[in-house]
Amino acid sequence: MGFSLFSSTFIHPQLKPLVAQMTLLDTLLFYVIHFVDKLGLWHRFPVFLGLAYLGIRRHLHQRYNLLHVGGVNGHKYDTQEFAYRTADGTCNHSSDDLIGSQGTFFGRNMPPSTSKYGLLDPHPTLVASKLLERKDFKDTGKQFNMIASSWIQFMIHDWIDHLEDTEQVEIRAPDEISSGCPLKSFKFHKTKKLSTCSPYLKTGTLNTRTPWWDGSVIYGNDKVGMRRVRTFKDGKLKISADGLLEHDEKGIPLSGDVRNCWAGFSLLQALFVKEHNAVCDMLKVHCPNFDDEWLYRHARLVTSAVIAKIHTIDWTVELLKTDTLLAGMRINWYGFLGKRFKDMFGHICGPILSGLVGLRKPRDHEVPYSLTEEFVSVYRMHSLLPDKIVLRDIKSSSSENKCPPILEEVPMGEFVGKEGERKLSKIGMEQMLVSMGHQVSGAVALRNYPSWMRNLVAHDVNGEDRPDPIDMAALEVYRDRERRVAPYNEFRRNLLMIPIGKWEDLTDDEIVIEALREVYGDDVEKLDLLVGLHAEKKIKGFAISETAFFIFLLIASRRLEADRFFTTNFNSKTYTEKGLEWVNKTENLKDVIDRHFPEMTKKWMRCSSAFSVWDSMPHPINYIPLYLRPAP
Ligand code: HEM
Repeated sequence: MGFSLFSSTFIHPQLKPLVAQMTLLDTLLFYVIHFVDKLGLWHRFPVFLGLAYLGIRRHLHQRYNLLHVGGVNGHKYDTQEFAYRTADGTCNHSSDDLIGSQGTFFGRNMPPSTSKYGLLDPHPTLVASKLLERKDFKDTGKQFNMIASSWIQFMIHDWIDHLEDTEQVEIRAPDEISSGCPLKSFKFHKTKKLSTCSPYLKTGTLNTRTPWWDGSVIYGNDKVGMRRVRTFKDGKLKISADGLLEHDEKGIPLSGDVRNCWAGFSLLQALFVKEHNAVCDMLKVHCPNFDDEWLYRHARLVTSAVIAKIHTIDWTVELLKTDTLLAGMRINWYGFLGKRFKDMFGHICGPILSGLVGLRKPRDHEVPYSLTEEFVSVYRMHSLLPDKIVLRDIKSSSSENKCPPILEEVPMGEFVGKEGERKLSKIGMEQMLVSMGHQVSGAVALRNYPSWMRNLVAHDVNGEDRPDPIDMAALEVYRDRERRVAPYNEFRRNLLMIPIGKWEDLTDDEIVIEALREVYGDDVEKLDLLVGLHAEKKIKGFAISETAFFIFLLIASRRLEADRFFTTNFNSKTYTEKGLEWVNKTENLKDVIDRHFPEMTKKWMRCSSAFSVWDSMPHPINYIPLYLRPAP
């Protein structure tokens, strides 16, 4: 329904067409957030008001930023019979067995780009060389460590990957910059495009991973992958005697997802295989009569929920380190009334008071669940990766601030793929985990994209090295354009954000502004999304841009609320009482590390979260109740 009464000069002119589509109530709600946006205020609000702003924003995004791509099959099935996570993600949505399964279309948060510029305008290698490539390493202070950056790759490999075409493309760097490019040209596979039944999009792209938060990164994305990793004894997954992943005869790890792996990522896979196996042991003690299949299914449910919980109330809280987001993320899991209330009374109120987890019915806002093309783009965060890994001596007895002395620095490239796996098995799980805990990650900022990734041997789906190295920085720019993801300003408009009018609205950094002008002239509409997200002035405490965050605000909730196993079936009948208790008692990654390495964090970790740099100070005690905390 259109409502034009409010289309006054108050609204940014470029947002008027979007607002004209809204209902009266939503128009009023839009007015509220737009007013706050004009003053740049929401993140300076006291917690309570900040939460109200985010609540309104999320509501509007749920109404106007979820677009389904592809058909619906409408094939019903018996949800009681499938009270477990299937190998390929089928049978989760209660009235359509295929929704959210492997090989379904990526959805959209906005219509595909209407940009008039070509795929090579400006040239992706020019963008990579002038704006992305690392000049000096910028880090996140003590906020985010290498476990945190590996964690997000661990999650990406649980959720998303694009099906590629067999057809290849070659990109050649323009002569004027080719001498400074590690690769003068590189070849890669196009993204596969298939026709859809969607009115606004003729072709779409397929997700080769299961988009549900189902731990497919360790369990696999289909039956073949699932069989590869299982022992078929007591529900357990394969793991080596040294606690790391097992490998096949070629040296490729045996895990749910092995593409573009590196040691930090495979270490987290191994940690959660250990977690899965520990859940199997626990379940077997309490339910000795059940078989391998029963134990596997229940341990998978529990371990996937532990992963989702850690991401929600530990990792994200460290990424967006403000009181408002701490409150918001806890509300998503436990609800406004908090953990103690939910432990005592269960999920008896609605999503706000009792949280998304445990809702009686999944909520998909009438758009079938998928992850989206835009979600992939905002997670392009390879600049989190450093140039080298700093190995620590955990045998040392000297440990100032629980920080072991440095042993050696190893180029990051040596930790990738099979070579990385060999190195990791020599180093061992404990030394690698402590070293990564003490090393800060790179910052998501311009001119901080790892140079070694501009000449990268990427992997096939099966973990084999590809013959042609790629320039990842340039490729990422190309990918967004190829997939018709809106450029930065169009993206912001579609998210009801105020677009930039000049480079100075984006950043205060004069060197960056000069480089932006060199690449894009004065045309802010041309600015690539990836560049804009990396250039944007950050909210204090946020390690990512506000623009990327608004996509997370929508999708982070959706991953929980649309999933039957976090809503209808998040109960003791499906998880078992002991299984649910396991999830409930695990609050963060430190709890998991402590379970498997009881002495490690006591000896080597000073801070509160395993995702911040381990020698940093713990969170200070704050006596003001969270919701009543004042503006930062
Ligand atoms: C050593 C570590 C890593 C390596 C070697 C690596 C390598 C790659 C490669 C080769 C691709 C496919 C490029 C293409 O053909 O389009 C890719 C995609 C991607 N990577 Fe990474 N990556 C690493 C870590 C990370 C991290 C830390 C993140 C953080 C969020 C990340 C996020 C993504 C995303 C979002 C995609 C796009 C997936 C898609 O197109 O569906 N990666 N990565």
